[in-house]
Amino acid sequence: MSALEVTDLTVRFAGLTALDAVGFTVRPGSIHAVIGPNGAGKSTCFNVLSGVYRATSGSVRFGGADLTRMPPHRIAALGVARTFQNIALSRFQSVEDNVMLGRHRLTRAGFVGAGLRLPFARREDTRHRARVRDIARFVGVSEYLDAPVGMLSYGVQKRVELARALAMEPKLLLLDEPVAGMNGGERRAMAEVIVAARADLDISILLVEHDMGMVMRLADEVTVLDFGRRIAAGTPTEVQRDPEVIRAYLGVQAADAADAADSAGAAAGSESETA
Ligand SMILES: Nc1ncnc2c1ncn2[C@@H]1O[C@H](COP(=O)(O)OP(=O)(O)OP(=O)(O)O)[C@@H](O)[C@H]1O
Repeated sequence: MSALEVTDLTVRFAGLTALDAVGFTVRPGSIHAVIGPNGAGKSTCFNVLSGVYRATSGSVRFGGADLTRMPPHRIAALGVARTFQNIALSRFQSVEDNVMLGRHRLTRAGFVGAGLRLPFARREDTRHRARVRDIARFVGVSEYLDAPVGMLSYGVQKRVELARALAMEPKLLLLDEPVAGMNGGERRAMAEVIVAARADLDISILLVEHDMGMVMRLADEVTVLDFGRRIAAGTPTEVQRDPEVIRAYLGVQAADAADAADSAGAAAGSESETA
């Protein structure tokens, strides 16, 4: 199994430094979380790792390969799969067909062979569909295989997206806010699948997540970003206690809480005035 090594990664957008010499290592078989307040640079980091954005400087290495300037399809071919913050599935296609799209890089028959339904292509299709059913069972969406994705609840769609990424048989899985917008039950179900994927499928996972409880429960190691800089790194317990993290991360929540308290106070005040 390979480590993902991010070294001195810098990304600038017209005068704004979104990532400033950020470094971290995702150890083989581990779950590594990247956290930080809004605008910290988490999505930018993710987009560089999956080839969507170009790094201004620094490097990203996975095993022996230098991913820094590779296009997304070549990064995927090295066994790096990703999910998106907003669901990126084909709403009118069935769950099975959506998950099959993840098998694309493993398919050898090609368009022509598959289109002509040559015996080799048929056998390959049967083999891939059997694997898709296994993966659907693994993430708990078997019962929806024939349903169009658009008909399903948000939580199930997020699991289908994970199934599609797993269908690529990745070595490294990049999860962009996997539980965003989910209710408590959906969050727990997703957390169980993520833990099982790491344990049963021998993959490393890098996750960007806002839900601190989820990060604390799932991650082996955490990298904390703020204004594009790495301000802390360590185990969840270590970063939770780090004064810089408390200031940067919880400071935001404290400010939010203060704002909320102010507006609640103002609302109560205006009510009492009218009463
Ligand atoms: N394509 C872009 N062009 C210009 N600026 C960008 C671009 N993408 C991100 N940025 C800027 O880079 C900074 C980091 O943004 P990024 O989306 O990576 O943060 P984030 O930590 O993912 O935030 P959030 O938690 O809100 O998703 C922000 O100031 C953002 O406005």
